Amino acid sequence: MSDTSKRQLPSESGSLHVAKQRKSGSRPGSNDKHLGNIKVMVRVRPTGAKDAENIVKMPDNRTVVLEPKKSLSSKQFQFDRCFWSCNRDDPNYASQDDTYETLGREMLQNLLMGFNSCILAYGQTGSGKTYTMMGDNDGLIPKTCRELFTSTDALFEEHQVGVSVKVSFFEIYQEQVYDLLALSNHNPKLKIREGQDKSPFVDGLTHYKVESYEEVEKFLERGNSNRTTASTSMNMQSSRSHSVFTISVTQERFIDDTLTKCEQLTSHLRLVDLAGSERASATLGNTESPFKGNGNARFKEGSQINKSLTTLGRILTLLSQRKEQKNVMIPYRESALTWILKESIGGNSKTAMIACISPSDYDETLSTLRYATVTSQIENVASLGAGESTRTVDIDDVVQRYEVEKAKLLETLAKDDTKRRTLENYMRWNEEYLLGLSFRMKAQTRRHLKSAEFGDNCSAMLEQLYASMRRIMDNFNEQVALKVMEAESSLTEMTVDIQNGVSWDLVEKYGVF
Ligand SMILES: Nc1ncnc2c1ncn2[C@@H]1O[C@H](COP(=O)(O)OP(=O)(O)OP(=O)(O)O)[C@@H](O)[C@H]1O
Repeated sequence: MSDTSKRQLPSESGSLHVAKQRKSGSRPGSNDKHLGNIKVMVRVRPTGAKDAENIVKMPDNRTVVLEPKKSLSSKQFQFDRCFWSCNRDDPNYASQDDTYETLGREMLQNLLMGFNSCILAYGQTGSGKTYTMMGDNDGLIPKTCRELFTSTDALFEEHQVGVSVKVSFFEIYQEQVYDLLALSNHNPKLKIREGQDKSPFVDGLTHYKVESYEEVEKFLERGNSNRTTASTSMNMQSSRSHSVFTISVTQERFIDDTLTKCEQLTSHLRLVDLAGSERASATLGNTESPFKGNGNARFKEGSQINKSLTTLGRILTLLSQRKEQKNVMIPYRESALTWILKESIGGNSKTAMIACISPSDYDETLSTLRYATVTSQIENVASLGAGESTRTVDIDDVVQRYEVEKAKLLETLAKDDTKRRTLENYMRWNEEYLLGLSFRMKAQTRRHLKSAEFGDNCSAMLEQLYASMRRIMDNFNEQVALKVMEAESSLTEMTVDIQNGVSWDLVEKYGVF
């Protein structure tokens, strides 16, 4: 018998970023729908000292698993791509660059096009999930972040699209969500809630605005060192939790000549490193795959060890059968992981799974590949410009509303003591307002510099530039004008401070009231 899923997904390469897409007539809100199955790729890690015979082969982009001691018995699988990383000296060795070029780059393009996207790393302990996602600063996460900043610079230079980037990092351990970027004086235990549009989010999770890879790197270091790990007999640094690193990108560009109306598009890329999958089968009390046979078998519910993984397995099976069985209730809310990944698995997202396997563990490798087969049958519909991801912002309107809001907040604060929510509201307004202004200033500067490049009278240009910047600043009070000039650094600092704990010292420090 052979498990074979022969499916070719449409190629999605090409110039995809949102600026080009919009120029060709497609606008946010037009609800472009992209149908596509979850992409599945397999990667086999190097053979280690503890590995017995190598039972995995990858001829012609197929994955063949040989039954130990029965050389003629094998199982075959076909996915979108196989990465052979068994032996570094092998000419076919799939490096970190190869996984990025094949998977990471495309996901980054999706993100910049405005699609929500997700990569899930699945596999048993020690099969190479963390190596693939994080590596030694060369995994999918660091490489994607590095290239993101190169792309955002190009978007501004070539298309005057301003991009702001935020990152967050959390883990799910024993059904509890922990903020991996929270500092020690902050309670990191968080709850999942649903927004008005019914999409789940982690309430109180810190999101940091980042402007360079170096900044991201610091957060990755902090997050990784906070991650729950423990040694097991299989892997000395075994992750017992699922980690989710999210890159949120907001793109904006002016849609009028007076630089007043700004169009914004927000999208997220989730990079998920799941806990070792053998924990799921261990909860069954045996090593049988839940997907063995016709694929209908289900994980037992109520696993105390890793409810999230068992629920994920059940949900993947249900989703893969969605075409035949319409109106099936998908129990996303039964575990923290599946609830938070609701859109990524079977919803509005371009999603890929990288199934990591060991070269010598027959049962676990088969289990992973069957899991991957089920996943590859799931169809997602990714929409561009759906829900609250796009909006048009009138900067003058924001400024006006800001002034009203600020007056209200001042009144509340004059009457009351420290109010976290009040300050948070203030920060939200402040940030939106200043981001809009700084982007407007950048766009204005850019226009003038562009003309200057054509060899016009430079000093006249500079004067003009000065005058236009002054005009923008003159519209606002002195404090705000100063803030505009230092918007980028001060906003990051203020956000970090607010997230680290609100105190009246902040009010004094920034003198914003
Ligand atoms: N493709 C690869 N090339 C080189 N080394 C690898 C590769 N994949 C995994 N390794 C090495 O194998 C070991 C186990 O990998 P890793 O920690 O990434 O596994 P894991 O699946 O994340 O395990 P866990 O679920 O326990 O966290 C590490 O020492 C890692 O460096």
